[in-house]
Amino acid sequence: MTFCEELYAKAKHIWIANHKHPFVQGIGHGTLPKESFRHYMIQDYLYLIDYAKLFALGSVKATDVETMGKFGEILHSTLNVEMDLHRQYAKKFAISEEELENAQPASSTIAYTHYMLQVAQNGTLAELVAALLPCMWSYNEIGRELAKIPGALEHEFYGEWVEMYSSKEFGELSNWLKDLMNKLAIGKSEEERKKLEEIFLNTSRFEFLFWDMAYHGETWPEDIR
Ligand SMILES: Cc1ncc(CO)c(N)n1
Repeated sequence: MTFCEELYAKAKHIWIANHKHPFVQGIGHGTLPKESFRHYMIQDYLYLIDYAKLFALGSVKATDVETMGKFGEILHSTLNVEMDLHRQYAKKFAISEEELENAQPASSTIAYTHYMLQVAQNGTLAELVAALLPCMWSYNEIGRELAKIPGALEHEFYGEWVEMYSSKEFGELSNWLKDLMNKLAIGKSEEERKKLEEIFLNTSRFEFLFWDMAYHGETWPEDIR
């Protein structure tokens, strides 16, 4: 069993819950209320700004030029391809640049991004990759699952989202990260592997909280905003 297969087996119950989440199912079946998606887009844009920094930190922590370059490539595509999807959606959902810039991250957005940044800044490269992996891998898996639903790829609002995350390019980046995780786990002690597993489980859980935050339109309570 590869290390990624071990991680997957440990996190399976969380990943199943993520797939079944009404937000995810709502994207695939085109039934998600637009208001929830609008909220998600704003929060995800804020999320991606911090998330992209993990790739920059990956370049810093890499020990060979090839890995440095690949992290640089993913940093570029996150900022210029993935976030372009969000900027396009912002136009479609009448989210102004001003609204995007002034948006406050919800508590679960902060908890998620700051957890990842903490691991990335203070941990090893393997720990950084363990934190990132559920994001890329689970989005690709969700994208590919949803793409099988008739009409999902053609949906007037959610089709482009499904297309992005089920794309060959996104799948290749996710596979590269899985291979890197497998390589980095070789020769690690039992204790270190346990730590990687804990990080992987935590960011898998944060994925769930993020779907939930988006679905319920969670923000800070009004009187303490
Ligand atoms: C919350 C979240 N996780 C993962 C991805 C994939 O990049 C994303 N855009 N947002």
